[in-house]
Amino acid sequence: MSFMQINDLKVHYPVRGGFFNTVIDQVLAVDGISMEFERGKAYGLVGESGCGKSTTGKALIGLEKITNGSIIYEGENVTNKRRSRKSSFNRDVQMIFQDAHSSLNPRKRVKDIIAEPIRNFLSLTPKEEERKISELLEIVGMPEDAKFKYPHEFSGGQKQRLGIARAIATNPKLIIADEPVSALDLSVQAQVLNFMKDIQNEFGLSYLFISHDLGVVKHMCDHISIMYKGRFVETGSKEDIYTNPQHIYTKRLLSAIPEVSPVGREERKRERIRVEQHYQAEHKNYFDENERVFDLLPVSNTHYVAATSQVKEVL
Ligand SMILES: Nc1ncnc2c1ncn2[C@@H]1O[C@H](COP(=O)(O)OP(=O)(O)OP(=O)(O)O)[C@@H](O)[C@H]1O
Repeated sequence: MSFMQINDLKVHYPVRGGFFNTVIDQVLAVDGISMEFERGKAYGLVGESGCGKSTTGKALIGLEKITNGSIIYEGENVTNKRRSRKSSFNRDVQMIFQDAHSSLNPRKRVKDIIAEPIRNFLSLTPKEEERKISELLEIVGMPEDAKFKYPHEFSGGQKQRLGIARAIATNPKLIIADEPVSALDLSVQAQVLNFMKDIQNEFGLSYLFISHDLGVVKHMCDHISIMYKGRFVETGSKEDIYTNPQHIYTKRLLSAIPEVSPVGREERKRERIRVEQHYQAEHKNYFDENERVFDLLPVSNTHYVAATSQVKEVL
């Protein structure tokens, strides 16, 4: 049973120009996506740079204006309430940003950074607040004295842990994690990802994991949506996407995942060339004249794939 639904979400940015600086065009950053979130599940949003992933995340928490569509949270339409401090949605949906450094206020001590959502959403006495901050630091594996330090005194991985401590301070139901590890070293990436998995299990958290890295998403997510130019190309369970991809764009993305092992390297290269040739040959059947994909059609209860031009004509 889902606790949150996004219906036909659109975020369009006006492009201004000409002598009178009028609107001459629009960037269809997010162009009609729908998703549902269940408790304790991790959802992946994958696609190449500029496809609309971050805009989706920011629109959900109210940092971008929604052009069209709705967000239903626990049965209530919260599309226009996302900035209200009183809304439980704001307490229950938190975000972790890619750049941990710039998402932490450099002039504030860690205790004040973590206390921010606590003061906004929980009514705690100063003593309770102090205890809560110590608890959160312990959960993210940081020493007690970290609370008196400033963000610049920590490494990238530690800063990301502080960002996570702030995000989980209000006991949220959903955390939107926008490329949370892409700025970190590979070894620290694994540490932070494993830690995020641990707290997911412990607190029954749901994640919307935004990434261009299909390897990371495979490790973290139960359900994956592949995005291209603001629309979903394919959406389904991890198994659907990785073992039975249907859209030529998904197949192309999967064939491009780098593999370290030298075993089967030549075979993988031949497969990549084959997928690319198929992609080029079939392109016009899968994308319209503006490079947009057609509407999603169900393949099964959980697996949806953008139609081809032929199927669209039949419909
Ligand atoms: N404020 C804005 N005004 C106009 N266009 C914007 C604005 N913000 C984003 N865009 C455009 O919207 C599209 C989607 O951007 P978005 O940042 O969501 O992509 P992304 O998939 O997150 O990319 P990346 O992986 O590089 O972060 C891009 O074409 C981008 O240029």
